[in-house]
Amino acid sequence: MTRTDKDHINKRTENRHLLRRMKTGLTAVKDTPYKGLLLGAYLTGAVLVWLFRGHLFSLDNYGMFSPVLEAVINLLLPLYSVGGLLALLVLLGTPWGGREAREGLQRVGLTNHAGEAPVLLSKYADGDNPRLTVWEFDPCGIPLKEWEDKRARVETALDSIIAKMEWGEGRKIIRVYAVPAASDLPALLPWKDKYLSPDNFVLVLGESLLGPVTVNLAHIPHVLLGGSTGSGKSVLLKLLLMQALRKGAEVYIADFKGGVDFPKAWHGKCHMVFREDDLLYVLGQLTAVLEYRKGRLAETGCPNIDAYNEATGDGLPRLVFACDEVAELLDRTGMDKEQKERASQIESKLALIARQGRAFGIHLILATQRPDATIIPGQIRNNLDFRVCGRADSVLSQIILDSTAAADQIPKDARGRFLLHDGTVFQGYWFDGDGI
Ligand SMILES: Nc1ncnc2c1ncn2[C@@H]1O[C@H](COP(=O)(O)OP(=O)(O)OP(=O)(O)O)[C@@H](O)[C@H]1O
Repeated sequence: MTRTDKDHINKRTENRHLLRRMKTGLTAVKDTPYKGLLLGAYLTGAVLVWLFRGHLFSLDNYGMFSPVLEAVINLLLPLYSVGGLLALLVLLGTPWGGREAREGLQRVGLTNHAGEAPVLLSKYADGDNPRLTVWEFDPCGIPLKEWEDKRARVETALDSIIAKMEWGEGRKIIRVYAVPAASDLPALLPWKDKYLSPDNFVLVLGESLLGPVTVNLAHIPHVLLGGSTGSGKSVLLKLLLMQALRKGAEVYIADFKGGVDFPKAWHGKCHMVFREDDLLYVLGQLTAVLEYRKGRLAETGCPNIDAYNEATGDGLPRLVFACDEVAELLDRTGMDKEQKERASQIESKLALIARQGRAFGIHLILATQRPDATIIPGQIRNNLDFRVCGRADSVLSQIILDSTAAADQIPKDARGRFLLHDGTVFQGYWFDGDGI
């Protein structure tokens, strides 16, 4: 597309938005007080010209033509005032930085099929979180999914870090919540006990620009954590398990590194599994508990473990099974026949828990750093709905989040920085793993 084409398209779109800007003009003034002054000065000037028109245009000097001239001026001046006022309203409706934002978005390729970039309608500080600036765009037909896919590019165009993007006004506008690029999440957020959520069964992961990031296992029962080595998965896993323990859950940890990742304090409080034979036994027990609970819930007519506990007072605990490298359990490469048989039994038990665990309070938190799509089978992966990915290459990001977003958005040197399946970037709380 040539520059003239683009100019032409931009002009057309600007005209289309003229009316809209006029409508939004007065609301856009809220973030640009200098425009209010401009409006006041214009109106005062127009009134003064009207009042002193006789002196300004020296009508008496034109003899017999004076009445005609006066009639013409009386007609033209109001027209001029109204026209000028309309022009001013249009100007007021163009938020500060609107042109730069649009050109930036065009440069990074966020355009519709006709080559039009979104139009900034207004920009203001968020009422709930003043750190955030809200940019309201007419998306020009570009769906939110495309904004999400091009999030890193939109950030470049707006010179900001985006916290959230959403539809507004019945999908007529897109709101982008962002902070200036210079401000970012802190690199270290030490865990404090006061962050523990009082709600059942809510676990806290860290902080995003929008506030704390949490997962409620009662609603989203299983978690998949991804990230390349050193991204902070183990720290996040321990953070979640520590909270699960404090909330009364029984925790089962498969750790084939001989317990190095989990200090001694954990061994007394969790069921540690160091060998694959033991793992099959433990998973067998968990699936047996699942079947038992299924029967109890059916007998009592309760839809889930919380309702059952409330109705019976039994106080069945939630059970959490965690593994720091799930690929170690499922990768058949180099296995003999017997080992393959064991791996497929492990896989089918994990799949059963993934499919049915939610109602019965049995949860999986599985982590991986292996960028190999075939290792976590679909029937397990598709049921791990809460997906978190740290620093990763595009293949691993695709496996965890179904997009390359983590590779695009998490800096290469970031530790404890994660991206959630819904696009939220957060800094995980730093938890040293000792204080459980
Ligand atoms: N939330 C965090 N905040 C700050 N730094 C962190 C955080 N989490 C981890 N780190 C840093 O990153 C290092 C690696 O963390 P961690 O062992 O959890 O990574 P990993 O992804 O599990 O790596 P591996 O797969 O090799 O075990 C930690 O020693 C710590 O220095």
